[in-house]
Amino acid sequence: MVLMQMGLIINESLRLYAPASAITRRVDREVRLGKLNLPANIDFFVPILALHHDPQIWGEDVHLFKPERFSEGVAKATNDNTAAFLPFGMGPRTCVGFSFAIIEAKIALTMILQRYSFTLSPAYVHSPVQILTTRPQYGVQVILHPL
Ligand code: HEM
Repeated sequence: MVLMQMGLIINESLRLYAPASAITRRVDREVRLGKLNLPANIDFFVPILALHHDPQIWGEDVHLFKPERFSEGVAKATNDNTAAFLPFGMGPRTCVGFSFAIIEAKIALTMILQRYSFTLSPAYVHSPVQILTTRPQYGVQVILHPL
């Protein structure tokens, strides 16, 4: 149960602050994609961060941190646009580290929470920046409270 809730929190963090802000695909031959006709030899840009912040997909509360939006799965959270949630990409070239990254995050969080509770330090300044990946410009200072 706790691990499942952790999954919701990790999903919501990856939605708001997707480490990879975009992916590209090379179009080899002319292809129809939904309503679009894509000509050959173009690079197709998939703006992950923009999709993750689109109120038409997520609702008016799109900018709020609400892990519970994932409680009934990605389809429900995205209003049946599952391809709008792409922290690890999609398709044959999806991230090979997907499961590893999620399990590692859950293990690390579990090891911390077994020993400490934590609060955000007043020194923290919220400033996500894009330096190859999305990251906190000034780090994330937390105050640990031993249990
Ligand atoms: C939170 C952590 C991570 C995020 C958000 C992430 C995200 C991504 C994304 C968006 C892609 C592009 C997928 C696509 O083009 O459809 C990708 C590809 C890839 N990732 Fe990750 N990744 C993460 C962790 C990892 C880890 C831990 C590893 C290795 C242990 C890894 C290895 C790879 C590799 C090798 C590819 C290229 C796959 C291919 O082109 O066939 N990633 N990742």
